[in-house]
Amino acid sequence: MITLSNVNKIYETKSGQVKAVNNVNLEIEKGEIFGIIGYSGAGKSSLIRLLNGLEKPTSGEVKVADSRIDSASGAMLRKARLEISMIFQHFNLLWSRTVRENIAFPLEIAGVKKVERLRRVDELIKLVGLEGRENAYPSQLSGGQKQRVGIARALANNPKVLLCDEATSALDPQTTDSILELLVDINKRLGLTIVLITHEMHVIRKICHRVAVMENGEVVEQGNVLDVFKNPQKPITRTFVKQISEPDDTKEAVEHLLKNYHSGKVLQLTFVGEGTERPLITNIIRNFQIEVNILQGKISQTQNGSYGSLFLHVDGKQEEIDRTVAFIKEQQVEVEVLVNA
Ligand SMILES: Nc1ncnc2c1ncn2[C@@H]1O[C@H](COP(=O)(O)OP(=O)(O)OP(=O)(O)O)[C@@H](O)[C@H]1O
Repeated sequence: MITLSNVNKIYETKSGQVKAVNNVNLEIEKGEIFGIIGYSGAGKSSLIRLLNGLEKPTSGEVKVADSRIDSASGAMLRKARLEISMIFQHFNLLWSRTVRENIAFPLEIAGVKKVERLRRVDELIKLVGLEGRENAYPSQLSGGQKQRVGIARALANNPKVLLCDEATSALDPQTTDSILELLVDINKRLGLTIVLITHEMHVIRKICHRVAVMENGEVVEQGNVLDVFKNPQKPITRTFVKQISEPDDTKEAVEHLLKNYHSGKVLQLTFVGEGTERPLITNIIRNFQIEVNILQGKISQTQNGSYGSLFLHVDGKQEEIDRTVAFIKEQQVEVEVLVNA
């Protein structure tokens, strides 16, 4: 659905050239939810502007839904852009129009007749769960409801691709989750291809099938979300993965343990996919002569399966601990000996 080949974007500024996008190659499949994660300044917004034709690449090819966005202009570009819609961090609604009128706006521009417009708006209001709020103005809506209007408006003309620019960054965690669930629902129901940019790994974890990690304009790593979580290659990716795999207080808990336990080892177990469902701890306690303390644990769901980590303190004879570690590895669970207590 989307192909970027050797894409570069260089901005000429007073203080010299800024290479915002550096030789990016991406292939995004139809019906996929694809996440692009990076810190501020990594080049995500520049990349998304190349996808909807708001910017032209300095070099390289950008193809979306069979149209060459990089070389199209005028009527060709306008036609190509009908297939691409976008939602924004700050919603970009028309404040003097009601919910219904905001959603109808792109249909008016596309010249859709009034009867058809009304029918389509009703359908979209149901799709995004805004029944009862049709006549409210944006200022009367919560952040989540505003984003639902943004989503309905973006879907009005049946695009093939939805671009999400930090679409949940202005929302609280609970509202974020409800909007992310709506995006998954829409992706499944309509087979819509979704590309989202974010700096939050939680967003990637919750809804994306694949992810690309951007740093200094480059895609430094990309792959299936679960594979990237399981085996992050680059330091920046490991930092992002830690955002969701390690609870904030893990470091303190490990330090506390070190102070209080004078023998044994601290193990970090990483479960991916099926491993999360097996009764591993029960088997360890039954089969080995060691003491086990569960220190911290967190299991999260991704679109490709579950992912989680568990911190254990184990104590007993060295030989028995070694056998336990070997047993854990045999169960396809990754184990790292963090600290020799
Ligand atoms: N129109 C522009 N003119 C000059 N430099 C720009 C322009 N837009 C972006 N840049 C520069 O390009 C680099 C990448 O910026 P970009 O906004 O794409 O990153 P980002 O990952 O989206 O970060 P943020 O989330 O802060 O927007 C930065 O160094 C930025 O200063």
